[in-house]
Amino acid sequence: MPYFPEDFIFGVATASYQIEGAWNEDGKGESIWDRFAHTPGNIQDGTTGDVACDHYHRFEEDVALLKELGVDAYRFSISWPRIFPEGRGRVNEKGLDFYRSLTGKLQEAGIKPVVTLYHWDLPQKLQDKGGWESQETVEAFAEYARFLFQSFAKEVFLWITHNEPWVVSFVGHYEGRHAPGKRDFKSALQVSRNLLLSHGLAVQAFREEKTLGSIGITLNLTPVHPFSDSEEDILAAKRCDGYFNRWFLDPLFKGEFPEDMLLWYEKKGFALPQLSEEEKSLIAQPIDFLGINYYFRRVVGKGEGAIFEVEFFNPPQSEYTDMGWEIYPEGLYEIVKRVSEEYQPEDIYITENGIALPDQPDSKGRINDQKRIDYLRSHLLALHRAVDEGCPVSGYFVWSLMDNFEWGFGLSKRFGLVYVDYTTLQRIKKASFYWYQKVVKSKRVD
Ligand SMILES: CO[C@H](O)c1c[n+]2c([nH]1)[C@H](O)[C@@H](O)[C@H](O)[C@H]2CO
Repeated sequence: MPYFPEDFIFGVATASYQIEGAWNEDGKGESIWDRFAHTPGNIQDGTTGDVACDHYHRFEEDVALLKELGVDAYRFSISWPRIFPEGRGRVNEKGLDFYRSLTGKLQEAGIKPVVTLYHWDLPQKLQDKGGWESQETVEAFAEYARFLFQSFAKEVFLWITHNEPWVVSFVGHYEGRHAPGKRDFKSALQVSRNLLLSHGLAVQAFREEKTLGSIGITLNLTPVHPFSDSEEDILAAKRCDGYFNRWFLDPLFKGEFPEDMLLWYEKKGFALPQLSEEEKSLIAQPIDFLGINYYFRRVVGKGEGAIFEVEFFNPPQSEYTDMGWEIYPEGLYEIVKRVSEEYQPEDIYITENGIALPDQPDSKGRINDQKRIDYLRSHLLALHRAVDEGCPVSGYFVWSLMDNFEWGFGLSKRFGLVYVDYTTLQRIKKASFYWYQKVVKSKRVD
């Protein structure tokens, strides 16, 4: 029976725009996700995060759920425009008070706060001046980070500068499915560079402020497998690995963008200006941990057209989630092993892993999400194998504590251990809540 180390951290994760609601209350400024979700056609089910789980007003009830779940830590993000409504300058004290109350309740419950500084809800005022394409946003982020390090100097266990810079760069600025909804590959490359620079400035500020806790960044990483062993499919998989994984791993741990990708982009007409030596060392300065969000792998082959000339495959023998993602627990073992060996991070936390299912209460109001229990069990067993083989993994966070606003899919995708009835905002603990409660308590997966 696999036991995790006694000091292994089990937690759950959420994000501000996805759970808080109160989108324009108590002085909060507009975010790019408020604007994006309010723009007709952007959200599949036509919903918004205006109310979401109404966590802003119900956080005490939610902390009680966390306490009942028994987690060691709780990962949440701070809404930048709730602190700085214009992005920088004037502080919104009521916004700061909310997070002070939340961290205070967590500490009373004996739960370690894990804070994501940026989980996609950029102040709209900064977007109006170029957003992440602009140096001003890089500087504003450093100020925002430093202010939070000063305001929460002792309370936070882990600080995560950015959640998934790949998604911010390429889904938000190339695919256009996320805010701000741009479809411009050159912009996406510029954004990825600025996100890394802003990460470096925030780490620098963290060290200068001598803030307690640890600091890192969270990347979404996916093993990429060639559809066949043909040379062109293997090359396609290498290109995808560069696009999805090495584009951020290399600068953060090796101080350089991957050469093969720079050449490929240049060949396609997207030359990225070289990083200066100073920028390289700023981006690659040591961090205390790497956060990994893992959900699925990708299977690719040579394709026509588009920038990457790849085609994605869905292996017919696999099972898939409500998001259409392949269930592939082995991929968590693979990515942890690969990152540990190739990039040697100080420490690793799995900052997200979870599954969307079409959960609905039965006639007795219960939700038997056995498929989620099976998913979490299989991924924890895969993770345990990597830990057993010496990979430096110190914690695991389920996405998510509760059902919430799933970006372009709105409220239609449910990832929670807790069901949310969006008409009454009632929380209903699913079967997986009780299963995970046992895992957290025993540190054992059975
Ligand atoms: C492609 O999967 C990504 O790694 C990923 C999946 N997820 C994420 N990133 C985000 O960090 C969360 O805000 C999402 O709610 C969550 C579920 O979709």
